[in-house]
Amino acid sequence: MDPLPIIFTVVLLAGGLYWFVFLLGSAEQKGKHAVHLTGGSIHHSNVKETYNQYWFFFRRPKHIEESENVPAFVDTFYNLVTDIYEWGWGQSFHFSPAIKGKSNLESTKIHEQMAVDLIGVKAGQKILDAGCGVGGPMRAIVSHSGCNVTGITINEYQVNRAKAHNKKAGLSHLCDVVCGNFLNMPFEDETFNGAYSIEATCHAPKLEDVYSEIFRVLKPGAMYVSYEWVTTELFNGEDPEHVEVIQGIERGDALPGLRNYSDIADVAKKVGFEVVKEKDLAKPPAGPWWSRLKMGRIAYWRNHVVVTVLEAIGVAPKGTVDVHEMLFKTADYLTRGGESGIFTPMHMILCRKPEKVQES
Ligand SMILES: C=C(CC[C@@H](C)[C@H]1CC[C@H]2C3=CC[C@H]4[C@H](C)[C@@H](O)CC[C@]4(C)[C@H]3CC[C@]12C)C(C)C
Ligand SMILES: C[S@@+](CC[C@H](N)C(=O)[O-])C[C@H]1O[C@@H](n2cnc3c(N)ncnc32)[C@H](O)[C@@H]1O
Repeated sequence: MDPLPIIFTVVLLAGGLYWFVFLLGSAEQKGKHAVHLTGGSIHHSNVKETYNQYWFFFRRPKHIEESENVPAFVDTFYNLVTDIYEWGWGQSFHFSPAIKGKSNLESTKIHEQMAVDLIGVKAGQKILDAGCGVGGPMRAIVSHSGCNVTGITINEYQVNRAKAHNKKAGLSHLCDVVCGNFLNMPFEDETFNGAYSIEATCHAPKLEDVYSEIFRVLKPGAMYVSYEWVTTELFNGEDPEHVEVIQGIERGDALPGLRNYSDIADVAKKVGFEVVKEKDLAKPPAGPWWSRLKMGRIAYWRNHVVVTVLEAIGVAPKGTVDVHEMLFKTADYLTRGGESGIFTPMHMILCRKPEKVQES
């Protein structure tokens, strides 16, 4: 028998498998390849067990709302998902309105640049990114504005990833990344000329706690903008389908409980901010933020095959398939939340810390 066709077929199959498993991925701005999926700071052998512990939190929902354990629980979540996010989404861990004629990467950048434009800071000034992830927004913002950004995240693995990306992008001189809790930040009062948070403060058990910390570290007159995850005016707590969707979003995104849009400005005022503007950036004419999740259905299935193969051969830790499955379901809840209009991840609030009142 002629061995040539067999060798040819084997080489073709191996090449195809290599391309499918190691090279393919849906993120436009890659931080990761599938072969490098880890459980963040969690040891390879503990990922599955940690994933099970993550779910244990939700068996005691009241405990989560009141608990001081929330930051640790959020930290665990980001150990589990950070690599999958980077691999399948990119370096910016948030949504943005779809813009006709623009790629996901371009729409993401526009949404990030809008944040720094809104707080009106000048080049060279110091701004805070509260809940910075692996720093996708930070890099877009320093490149756009020339500001110095200090990011804070509860997750040490993300700090290392963000620093590595900053170095690679040649932006380390403008970007600083600190591991810490935004409910109790390691910064002096009145340090920053501005602050922003993008889809991060939803992890705070009490919004008041994070807003008051941000208020404390801002200079008088400085502005703060936040893109909040909230339920909208269309949400009906008596409708079992609405409740199912919102609970699905909370469980798949480590949220201690979604707030309603109408609560946000009250909290901002309570801690001392003046509210300058409030707007749901998802409302028309904005294109649907969830379309990127929907368009990725084939990619999800391909990713599922990839993680299953990698976990089976021991390259990805045991538990990776479970985490991926959880995110797959979460994507569906998020899409349902977006399509029904009961949820938005981009309720924008722009605030100012008042100038100091002159004592007479
Ligand atoms: C702000 C937060 C995170 C928002 C989004 C960045 C992420 C929410 C859901 C995530 C994903 C869902 C499906 C995944 C898919 C199954 C996988 O194959 C590739 C990655 C996903 C697309 C992943 C990417 C990030 C999200 C869109 C929260 C946590 C407050
Ligand atoms: C969905 S990610 C968004 C990251 C980033 N803003 C972006 O858009 O790419 C939420 C971020 O908030 C951070 N975070 C959540 N709770 C925190 C806390 N208590 N202290 C500091 N960071 C926190 C997470 O670690 C994560 O980096």
